[in-house]
Parts: sequence; C-alpha cells; structure tokens
Amino acid sequence: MVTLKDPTLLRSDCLIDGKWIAAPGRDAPERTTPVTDPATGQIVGQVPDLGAAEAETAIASAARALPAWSARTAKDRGAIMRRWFDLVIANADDLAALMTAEQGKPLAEAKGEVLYAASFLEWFAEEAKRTYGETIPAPTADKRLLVIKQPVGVCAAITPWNFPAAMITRKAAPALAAGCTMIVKPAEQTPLTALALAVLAERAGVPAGVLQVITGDARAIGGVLTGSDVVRKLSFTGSTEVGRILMAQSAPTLKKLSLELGGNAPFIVFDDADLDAAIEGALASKYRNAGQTCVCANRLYIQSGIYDAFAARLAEAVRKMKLGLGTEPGVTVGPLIDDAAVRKVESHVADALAQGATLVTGGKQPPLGGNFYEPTILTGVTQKMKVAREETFGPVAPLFRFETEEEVIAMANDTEFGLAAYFYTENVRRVWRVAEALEYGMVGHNTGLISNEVAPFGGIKQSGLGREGSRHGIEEYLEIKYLCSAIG
Ligand SMILES: NC(=O)C1=CN([C@@H]2O[C@H](COP(=O)(O)OP(=O)(O)OC[C@H]3O[C@@H](n4cnc5c(N)ncnc54)[C@H](O)[C@@H]3O)[C@@H](O)[C@H]2O)C=CC1
Ligand SMILES: O=C(O)[C@H](O)CS(=O)(=O)O
Repeated sequence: MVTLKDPTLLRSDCLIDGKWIAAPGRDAPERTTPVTDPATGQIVGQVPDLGAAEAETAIASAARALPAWSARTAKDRGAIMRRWFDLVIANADDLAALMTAEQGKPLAEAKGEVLYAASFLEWFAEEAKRTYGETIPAPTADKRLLVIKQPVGVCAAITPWNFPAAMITRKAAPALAAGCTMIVKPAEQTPLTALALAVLAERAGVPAGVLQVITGDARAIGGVLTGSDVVRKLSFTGSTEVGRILMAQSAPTLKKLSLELGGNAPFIVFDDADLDAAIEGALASKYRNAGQTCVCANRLYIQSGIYDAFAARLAEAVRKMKLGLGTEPGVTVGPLIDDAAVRKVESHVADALAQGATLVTGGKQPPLGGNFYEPTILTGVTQKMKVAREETFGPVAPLFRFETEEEVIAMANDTEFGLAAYFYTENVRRVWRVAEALEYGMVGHNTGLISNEVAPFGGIKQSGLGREGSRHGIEEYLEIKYLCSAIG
C-alpha cells in the first residue's frame, strides 16, 4: 500500500457530475479494478469499472456545466487554475508517491513529473487571459469586421500511463482555461494520480461537471466519448494504433482532434560533437522513465570517427545506473509498465542480436522480479532491425554507425513517425542544415531534454496532430468566430 500525508488523495471512486461514485454492480455491491505496482505486482488501489452508461452521464453533466463555466471571466477561470496549481505543488510529495506506486518510476522522477504537470496549470492560468481576437480593416466603408475566440465546448481526454499527471494537466489546463469542460479517461494502469488531481481541482474551486475523471472499460467509454455529438473535441496521447482507431470513431461527428502519438526519435552525434554533452544527453533522453516516453532517443546514430569512444563512454555510464524499486534511494531506473512491455523489449533485443548486432551491456531481466529490464546497449545495429523501425519504449540504446551527413539525414527520416529528433554538433552551419532537414515536429540541438510548458509539443507524419503547451496549446480548445457588422 502507499502511505500519504493526506490519505484522502487515494481515491477508489470516480468524480462524475460533482459526485464521487463507485460502480453499481449486478452481482456485487460494486465492480472494481485493481491497480498494481509494476515493480512488485502488489495491489496499491482499486478503482471503479465504469462503462458506457457512466460516460453518458458524464457527457450530460459536462454539457450542463459548460454555459456557466464559459461565461465566467478568463481572469476568474485563471484564478481557479492558479489555485489548482498551488494545491498540486503543496501536495507534490503525495502525488509523486501515488505515481511511483502505480507507474513505478523512481520517486525523484515522479516528483519531477508532478512539477512538470503543475507547470501547465500555472502557464494556462495566465494564457486564459490572452485569447485575443482581432479587428480587420473592412473592404467597404459600411462594414466592421472582427474575430473573437470562443471555447470549443465539451471535450474528452484519453491519457496514457507513462506520464500519469503531466498528460492530464497538459490537456485539462488549456481546456478549462479556454472555458471548455473536460471528461478524462486515464490509463487503466495509472488512474490513482488522475483521481488525486481531480480531488485537488475540486478543492481549488473547479465546479461540478467542469472536470470529470472516469475509469473502467476503455473501449466502451471511448466509444461513447468519440461517438457523442455533444463532445466537440478529443485529445489523446498514446499509441499511433489507438490514435487511428479514435480518429476513425470521431470522424462521423467531425470532432477537433489533438493526437500525441508514437515516436521513433533519432539521436545523431557528429564527429565534432562535445562528447561529454552527447553522453549526458543520450542518458537523459534514452533512459528517462526507463525509456518509456514518446520522445526518447529510439535510434542513436554515431559518426564513425567517435563511434567506439561514444559506445565505451555510454556503456561506462549505463553500468552505473541503479535498477530497483522507485521508493529506494538512489534508484535511477524503475520497472516497465507491464509484462507486455517487457516482452516487446525482449523481442527487439533478440531480433537485433539475431541479425548480427552485439550486446555491450544489459540485455535481460535482472533477478528482481516484477517488470524490470536492464539498461541495455547494442552496437552494430542496422536499419533492417526492429529497433530501427518500431518504437521500443524501453531502456535499450541501439547504436548505428554512419559516415556522412547526407546518409544520416536519410536514415533518420526513414520512418513514418515525426515527433522528436536530436543532434549534436559544434558546426553552426550544420545546425541549420540538419535542423531544417529533419522531418520532425521537435528538434533538440546539443540537448536530449526539450519538453517544457512554454514550447509547442507535438509531431508530424504519423506522430500526431496539433500542439500542446506553449501559446499554441490553448488554440486547440478555441473556435474562431468572424463577425461582420454592416453600419451603413
Ligand atoms: N505517445 C506517447 O506518449 C505514448 C505512446 N505509447 C505507445 O503505445 C504503446 C502501447 O502502450 P499502451 O499503454 O497500450 O498505449 P495505448 O495507446 O493502448 O493506451 C493509451 C490510452 O488509450 C486507451 N485506449 C486503448 N485502447 C482504446 C480504445 N480502443 N478506445 C479508447 N481508449 C483506448 C487506454 O486505456 C489508455 O488510456 C507503447 O508501447 C508505446 O509505443 C504508449 C503511451 C504513451
Ligand atoms: O507522452 C510522453 O512521452 C511525454 O509527452 C513525453 S514528455 O512531455 O514528458 O517529454
């Protein structure tokens, strides 16, 4: 079990229509789903197994709450978002403890994510007041033209397990700031963090029906949220495969969509790179969250002149990593989310070795039990291997050798994904050539960490649609209205 300073943040019910409800069951007093710790398999909580009926209730509640919420001033909504931010900061240790219990990431990393999640609340508390319209010089003297911004309306969010707090606030913060209402369906693996955030939102003054969190049957709940004409927008973070399904389900009602999907990030190191910086960046980008982020370096392309030195330095650093329970001091790499994730990583490593790659370090599950996988480095990797074509979503660094800039750009772009890319060089002319040639929504130069609340996060190609965070993030929750007034 998880110990909290404020035990009321550990919820076993859902916030729907301003009420905390369990799941009324036919043969049992209520239907619940266990939440398990991926490091130990222990049950850390129970949440309601809700479905279509409760999703319909939530939609009706969100629609009822919309007029009053969108009629409040931006300043008023911003003040409530700021109070939510203050409460998340004040309860950051408890939120981090819940996150580590259900997702497994080391406590320090979980705390970092809580602060990252809070930053979206702080940012959009301010952006609420900057949804400016415009006036347009009319082509005829008898007209006055202007543009105003209005909230999209009732919104839905379906969020992943890898960032249980930040992927919720990165959607709910701009939605509520813009005057929308939102129904959140968190991942079945990590609902406790979402429910705790809802407790704090309620305490901050977010009215009934404005923010709702529903757990249970993803397909049934998702089917209602995507099929309803009342829901005007869906924001999803998760696999490209599910993103396609949700997009198709949303098509009949022509919803606005924000999709943050899979990635296959190249991490390119040229001969002239600062090797210390490149190693630091590779460790941060590759092994953050045990490699379970959509912007993790998935392919490491190292120019021939420094290939052996880079491999040796990276191996030396990786061997110092400490695998273990997220609550243990000094642990830097936690477990993967579930057994399926471990099997996917194992299949990628086995495929690479079968095709001639060399295992430098790691390459197996340690004797810890749970869903742990050793931080791994492979050399002699080629574009034909699964690690080059698929998102590994685990702590595996495949090192590819390259000779020329043209060759590596072609290899880096040889994927259907286009989320994040990274490269290291000290040549200023090359910075512009490579940054502009890489087909990705986000590019890091001489850094492996690019995510923050002020920058537009999102991808191109099959990594998704739209942007989150930054001044662009709130536009995803606004409609433009053009007003033409004849005064002649
Ligand atoms: N872009 C990103 O940040 C993420 C990418 N992924 C990728 O997806 C792969 C699979 O991870 P999963 O957790 O299984 O991601 P997923 O895409 O299956 O799940 C993400 C969310 O979608 C929901 N969902 C799944 N199927 C649904 C459906 N038919 N209707 C409505 N909701 C549905 C889940 O309940 C969860 O809330 C990972 O290995 C990784 O490659 C996973 C998580 C985050
Ligand atoms: O979904 C993810 O993996 C996150 O968006 C990555 S980040 O925002 O924490 O970098």
